[in-house]
Amino acid sequence: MRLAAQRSCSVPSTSGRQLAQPAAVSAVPCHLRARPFLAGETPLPARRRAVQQDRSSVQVAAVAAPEQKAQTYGGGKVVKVPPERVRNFSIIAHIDHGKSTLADQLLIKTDTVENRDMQAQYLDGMDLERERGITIKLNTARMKYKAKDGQIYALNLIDTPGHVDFSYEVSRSLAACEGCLLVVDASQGVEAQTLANVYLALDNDLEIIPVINKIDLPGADPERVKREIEEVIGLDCSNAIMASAKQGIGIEEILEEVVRRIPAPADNRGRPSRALIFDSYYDIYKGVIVQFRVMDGELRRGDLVKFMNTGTEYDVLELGVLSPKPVEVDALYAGEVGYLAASIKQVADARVGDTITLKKQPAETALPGYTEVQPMVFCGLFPTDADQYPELREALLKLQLNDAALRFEPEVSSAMGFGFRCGFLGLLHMEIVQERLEREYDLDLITTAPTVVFKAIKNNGEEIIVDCPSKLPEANRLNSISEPYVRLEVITPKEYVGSIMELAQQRRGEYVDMQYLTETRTTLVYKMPLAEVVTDFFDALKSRSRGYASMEYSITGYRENDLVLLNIKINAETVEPLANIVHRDNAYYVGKALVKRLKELIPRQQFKVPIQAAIGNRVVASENIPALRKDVLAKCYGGDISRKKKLLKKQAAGKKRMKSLGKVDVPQEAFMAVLQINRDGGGSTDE
Ligand SMILES: Nc1nc2c(ncn2[C@@H]2O[C@H](COP(=O)(O)OP(=O)(O)OP(=O)(O)O)[C@@H](O)[C@H]2O)c(=O)[nH]1
Repeated sequence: MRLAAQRSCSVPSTSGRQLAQPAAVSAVPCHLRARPFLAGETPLPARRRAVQQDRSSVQVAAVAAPEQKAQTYGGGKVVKVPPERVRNFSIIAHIDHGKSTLADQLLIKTDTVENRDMQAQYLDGMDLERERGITIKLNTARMKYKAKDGQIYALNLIDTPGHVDFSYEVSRSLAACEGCLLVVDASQGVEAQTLANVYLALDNDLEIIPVINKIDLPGADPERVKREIEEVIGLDCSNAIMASAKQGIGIEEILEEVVRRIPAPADNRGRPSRALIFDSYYDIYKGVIVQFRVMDGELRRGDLVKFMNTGTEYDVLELGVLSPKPVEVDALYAGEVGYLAASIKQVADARVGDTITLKKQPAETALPGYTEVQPMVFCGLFPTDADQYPELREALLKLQLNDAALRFEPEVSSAMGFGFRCGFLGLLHMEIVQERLEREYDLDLITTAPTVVFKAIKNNGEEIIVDCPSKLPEANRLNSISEPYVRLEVITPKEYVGSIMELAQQRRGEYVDMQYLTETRTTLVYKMPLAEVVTDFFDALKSRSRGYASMEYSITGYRENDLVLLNIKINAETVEPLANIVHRDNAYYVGKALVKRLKELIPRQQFKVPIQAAIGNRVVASENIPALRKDVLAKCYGGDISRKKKLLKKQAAGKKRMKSLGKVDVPQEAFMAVLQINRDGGGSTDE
């Protein structure tokens, strides 16, 4: 099968293709789930107190440790301090509440980055992060801070992403910290992601310092937001910090509170060395760069280290801290955060969540790693130029090193050629990976429509994981199909409740609960199929609430539903990459909207092209793309009707032959049409 114009594919496609089977995917790991916050609220404040009490004892022990003389590295930028003067913290917030801007201010205030070198969102190193104004990857920075008590402290800041797709990055960075700043926008208040992140912080027993940001905005109401945090989260806000990251207000206060309230790491220097890998990235000169937090003992340059889960051994060639640029050091002690390079070529040798120990004096047990994240949305990625297949494989391998949630398996399609079936956490994650592949690796790709992972039971009882509609067994061999369900929580101003409830019902949502969060805002809880949430639900929610509603979801399990395979035929041939699994009640609407959209997207050909949506052999919707025709009568002067008829008949015969031989170029947008139909109309739409 030939690939047609750039970023498009040709049909007809032939049957009998074999698609590779990606790993089975079930539910999302528990660390990604926001625990229900509507259940009796008292446990939260109670838990906080318990955590704080635990903390005080750790702090006393750490302060009692012997004082060391401060040494400096890297032109005085990196200061070496004893564990009691180390603070590891993170910033958590709902998306856009100002984490990255605040991180910038902390870097400036501590002179970690010179003002002249500063560019907005300094820690968001990727171009993509800056352009989109979002944090995708977690980033770290070690800062030197002279506190009001006259002591010099080493503050390790781990910046985290805010979008729901990237919450696994948040949970990883929190595991490396003792405390966090909870940033809440003074004009918006507590949002869905604020809550989800607070629960992650509580799960990790972190000290939480509330920061009310953006107090400079005319619509800011810090007192209301303080009350909201106290009522909803149960966090004492009497000494919450009032800040404006944009105008640099409250920054020193934040640094002082970090020093005062966040506990120092426990002094485990005497134990056998163990360090937890929380991130890694690939450097073309140095190989895999591993970022870790030393939990016990110490790591030194030149040490022979062992990765406990993979069993591989390496000499540490470079050891350092990110400040935020790499600065080499000779040793890192328990409680410190840093990186190492050891000419690690194998991506698989330095897995996130693995424990590093010393070969000569190994620890007995590995540290508990991270729960493996499970991708929830799958799509096919194919190079437009078949020769780029090996490069695509290489690029995916490298991206996977930085991105624990990315999965891929080879996929072969007769319409699209060789490519990969890839798994993502959500649509934003999918878009980011695709864009990174195209930008950073100069690849030209075709992406097929995203789908969630269904489970099918065959008549003989065999269960099949369906992450691609073409894997669904034929209807007569199929007993049942189940789809993943989520518990969806939406926080919205009261006035949009009606419209959002209507939207949720259109998306097959089942009402669970509604509660007044505050006087003006409401929490709605629904059970909903994941397939309805991951498409464009978020966009629809934003447009219905004028951007004021926020959402958060967690997978609850699988549920059997009356689902059918909706095939799309173009020019009488089934185009497998366009197939969809939909609810039977929606099949007619989805089919109708999809063929209508495809008619707009597929360019006209020399012959008439029928587009049909079908369930099995039953066509549920159809459209025709009219043929481009030459005016064959142009040269036929005079009124001889039989001559005209003859010419038109000849043209029609030619078109017919062309149709049987011809190929239709399907542009890239057509594969994404299924995402757009939900916006435009149909059974599961928000129209
Ligand atoms: N007026 C005002 N705007 C702010 C303040 N802090 C941040 N902003 C703006 O809010 C927007 C979002 O800020 P970011 O720092 O990118 O937010 P974020 O929480 O890091 O976002 P993600 O990384 O995507 O989660 C930007 O346009 C900032 O300029 C503030 O104190 N006052």
